Amino acid sequence: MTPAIVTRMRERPEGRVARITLAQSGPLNVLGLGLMEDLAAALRDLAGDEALRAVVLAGEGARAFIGGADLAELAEADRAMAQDFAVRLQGVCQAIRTLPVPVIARLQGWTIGAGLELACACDLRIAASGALFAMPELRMGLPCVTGAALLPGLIGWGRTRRLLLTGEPIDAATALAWGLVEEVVEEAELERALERLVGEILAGAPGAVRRQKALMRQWEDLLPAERAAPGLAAFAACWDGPEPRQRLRAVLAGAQDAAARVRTSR
Ligand SMILES: C/C=C/C(=O)SCCNC(=O)CCNC(=O)[C@H](O)C(C)(C)COP(=O)(O)OP(=O)(O)OC[C@H]1O[C@@H](n2cnc3c(N)ncnc32)[C@H](O)[C@@H]1OP(=O)(O)O
Repeated sequence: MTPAIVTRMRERPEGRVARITLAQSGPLNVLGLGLMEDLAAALRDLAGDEALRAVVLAGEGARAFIGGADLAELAEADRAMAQDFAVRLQGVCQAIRTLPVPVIARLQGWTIGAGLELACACDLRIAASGALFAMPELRMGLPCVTGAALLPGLIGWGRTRRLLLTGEPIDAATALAWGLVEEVVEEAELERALERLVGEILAGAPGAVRRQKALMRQWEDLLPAERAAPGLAAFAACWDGPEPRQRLRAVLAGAQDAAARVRTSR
């Protein structure tokens, strides 16, 4: 039987990239308690890896990133088990958000319900042109209560209400236009586009990228008026290490291979 979670490490010249593939039994990678426990453990293992630069979160196969919560499991749940489900889902969303390095969701086929909540917790979302998205929880008698709270920050309150209240699926082009995903490419181009995106992240100075991710999470969690203080502190703290001076001097020296140059790997 395929293990539920496979983590593969790849060493690129600029640093280490992990890829977590979710593979619940069945073609749609549905999210049950066991898969969430395994995902939480995989994220915990990665959190302490100082050499890690980025993580890709993917679903096994082309039919789905995640086809939502495991409905067979939830149909038999009592109050305590349902609460456990919601707490674990919130836990993995937070583990993705608090992982020190950027996490990119690779979206192909269906991304539904709890799967879309996980995708919202990622830093970036890249989708194949045939991808489809839906939040049909209300049709199952369930409100969306965890990662869905991140939706208004991505797509605004009106579109969040539309997704949640209607349960109607949207296609990849609509998801891109709404800001639910940041990039859509043809299916055959997905791996190449993902590589390019990872490459652009790896061009950033490692310490600064980690600092930026943490800061953006704080910004999301704070009220607008509270956002300035941690930004000012993070900017000052950068100067405790060598990154800004090294990179700035390289740019000023006109070094052709300086990673800090504004350039594109396309
Ligand atoms: C708190 C969070 C809550 C939520 O996440 S609520 C949302 C839960 N998810 C859903 O409501 C999606 C339900 N699934 C579907 O609507 C359809 O599937 C799809 C549109 C995603 C895909 O349709 P198609 O390509 O025709 O596949 P297929 O034949 O329906 O499914 C293949 C096998 O997968 C099982 N399955 C599908 N989704 C789930 C699920 N979410 N939980 C458990 N099993 C699921 C099916 O029953 C079937 O199984 P078999 O091959 O044995 O007939």
